[in-house]
Amino acid sequence: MQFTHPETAALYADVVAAGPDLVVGLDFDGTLAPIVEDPTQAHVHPAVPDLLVELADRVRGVAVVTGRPVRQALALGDLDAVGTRITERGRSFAVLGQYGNERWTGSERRVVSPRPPAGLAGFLREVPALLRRVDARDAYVESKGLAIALHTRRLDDPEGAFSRLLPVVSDAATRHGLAIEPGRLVVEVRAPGMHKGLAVAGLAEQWQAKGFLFAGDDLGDVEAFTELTAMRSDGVATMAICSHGGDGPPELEELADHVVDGPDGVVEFLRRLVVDLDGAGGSR
Ligand SMILES: O=P(O)(O)OC[C@H]1O[C@H](O[C@H]2O[C@H](CO)[C@@H](O)[C@H](O)[C@H]2O)[C@H](O)[C@@H](O)[C@@H]1O
Repeated sequence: MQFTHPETAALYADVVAAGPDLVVGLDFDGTLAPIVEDPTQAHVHPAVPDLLVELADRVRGVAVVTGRPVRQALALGDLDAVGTRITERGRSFAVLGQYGNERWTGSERRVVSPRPPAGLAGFLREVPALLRRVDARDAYVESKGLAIALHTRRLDDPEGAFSRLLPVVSDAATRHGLAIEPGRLVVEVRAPGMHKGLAVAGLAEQWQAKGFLFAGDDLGDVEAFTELTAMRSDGVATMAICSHGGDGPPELEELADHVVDGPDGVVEFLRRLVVDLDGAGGSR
């Protein structure tokens, strides 16, 4: 692996050395799956299913940590089958959906989820009027059970529509006691109190991680990166990988230890990690 800075090479060496006690967390859209216009058509890079199985053989646990509902991620990533393969090999695999609000593991195979937040139904009723007010009637409304995501990617002026929509949605979310999660040409409205940083901390505790590598591409991954920084100061070997591409936020790149080129770059990185974990004696 070529790293621009010697410090990055040292972080990577520490993560590889954590080997069997390493946890790998991976975001879905923009990281394992290329960004596409229609969210229902986002599928993982073809190498991902086998690669997750190979990785899980060598580390403490692999988790997909996504803003997607778990069931969607399972379907779009063929992750149910991946979970079966990993669990049959006696290894650990989890999918944490809706920013950690939903949980599924390869061994338990059921989605554990809270109830939708109280204000969500009221917010949804306001959505058509909100969209009309900012001239974004045709925005795609993704109903996620625990959240509503409003997408502007398929509009004529996606960035302009997103900029107009964000403050209006933020105001409405506050009135309904909800939080917003802005992302790549999407703003999501959901319950406050959970984020990917808490999801990562929970996985680290559950799997007793001595190392944690996380890859993400969007604002919703910032808290996961921040949690890795906190874990590092507690002596855990960590590495934050930014899957760079198109309209990804510069904030995440600035927080990252290493930047790769979208899902292709993530796959290349993980392939190399598998090889280096074997070199360090991590294969079972
Ligand atoms: O945490 P993630 O796995 O990155 O999920 C975040 C959101 O991703 C999805 O939207 C993004 O991907 C779409 C498909 O490529 C793209 O059309 C959209 O512009 C992106 O924002 C998903 O639809 C959301 O529900 C997720 O919250």
